Amino acid sequence: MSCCMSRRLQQQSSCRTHKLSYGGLVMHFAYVWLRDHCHSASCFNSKTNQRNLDTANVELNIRPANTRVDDENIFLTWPDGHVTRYNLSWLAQNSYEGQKQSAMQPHIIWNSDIYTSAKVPSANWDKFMSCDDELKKFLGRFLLYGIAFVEGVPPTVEATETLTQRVSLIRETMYGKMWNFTSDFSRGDTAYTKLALDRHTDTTYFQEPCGIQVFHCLRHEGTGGRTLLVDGFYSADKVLQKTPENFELLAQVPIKHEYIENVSDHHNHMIGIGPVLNVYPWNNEVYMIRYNNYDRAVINTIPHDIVKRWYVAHRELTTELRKPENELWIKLKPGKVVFIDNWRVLHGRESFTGLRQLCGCYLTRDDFLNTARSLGLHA
Ligand SMILES: C[N+](C)(C)CCCC[C@H](N)C(=O)O
Ligand SMILES: O=C(O)CCC(=O)C(=O)O
Ligand SMILES: [Fe+2]
Repeated sequence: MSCCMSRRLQQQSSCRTHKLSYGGLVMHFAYVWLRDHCHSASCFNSKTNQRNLDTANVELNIRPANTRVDDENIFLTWPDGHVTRYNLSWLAQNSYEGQKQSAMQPHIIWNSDIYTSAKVPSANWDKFMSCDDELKKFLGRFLLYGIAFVEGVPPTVEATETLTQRVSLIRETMYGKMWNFTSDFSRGDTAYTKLALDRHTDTTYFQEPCGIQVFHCLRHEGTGGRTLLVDGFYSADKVLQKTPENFELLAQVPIKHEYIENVSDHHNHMIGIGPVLNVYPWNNEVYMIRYNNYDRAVINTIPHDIVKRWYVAHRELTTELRKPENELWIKLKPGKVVFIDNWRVLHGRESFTGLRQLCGCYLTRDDFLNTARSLGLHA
């Protein structure tokens, strides 16, 4: 065991791992990891940001022949003489222990009061289309709250599409690219009726549910039809605080969702498999909630004793999601476009009368995150 001290740094090595303390964080690195992540010119192509080193050629039990640290760096000399230098703050940021402490995506989880008191502004169509800073603010709010609004949008499908192109790419599905639908039952789904829809996320029956949903109500001559929004992460957090074993079950048990459509020319059969709560295993952070009781398929992925416990856990989550104080009700009107994080915020609607025409689309998540990062946001 070697030991070296600097003001902020302590290091210790054992057989296959290296221990470092830096800025109050104790980190452990496997030597094979330290060799694999070498950013020297021969191991890493800094033009393409791609690894050059062939990981399969690294001796799994590799140990450095020599290590040395200064205030900012650690230098490892490998048995073949190759030298790897790591900046200590880079290591701190990229260590498991560092990841464990920080959220992948910081959120403000909300109920109706929290969201309303925050008085989150809507973006304005003109500025949104012409000014990257307005777009950046909008995306920042969307990342924090999982919903964001643009107002003053011309009430057309075309303008709505133009708007979404600032944010991401349209995710084409069997419903098409842009949809413009009404209660005509042209498709085999309750969305195409006047009935109320309880809170849910969409496309739970895809292996990767759509990342973002956009709604623009182009027309409504009648009553009802308000939109319900509920922050699923807020309710999931309540379950975690109250009954961790229920949270655990919802995060561990894979279930199926299914879409079977046989209406006129539309023949679709989709199946998606995954838990209700999708969490990063290293920090338990929820990154996606799949919740749609209409589209949930037969449960045949778990034995009967666990099934019973799963229903208890599902009931607790549902109870949280249904608390009136967690419900944000809004009336969509022509000109007001809502973007909904379909991995986080559940939507629903009140039953309605009269002609109601809703347009919108799904957007890909990766391309939205890409836009956000390109504007300098942490995403
Ligand atoms: C949005 N749009 C009207 C196109 C489709 C609605 C799909 C509804 C479906 N049950 C789901 O929740 O995924
Ligand atoms: O009609 C609405 O407001 C929304 C219906 C719905 O849930 C959907 O289209 O995904
Ligand atoms: Fe929906």
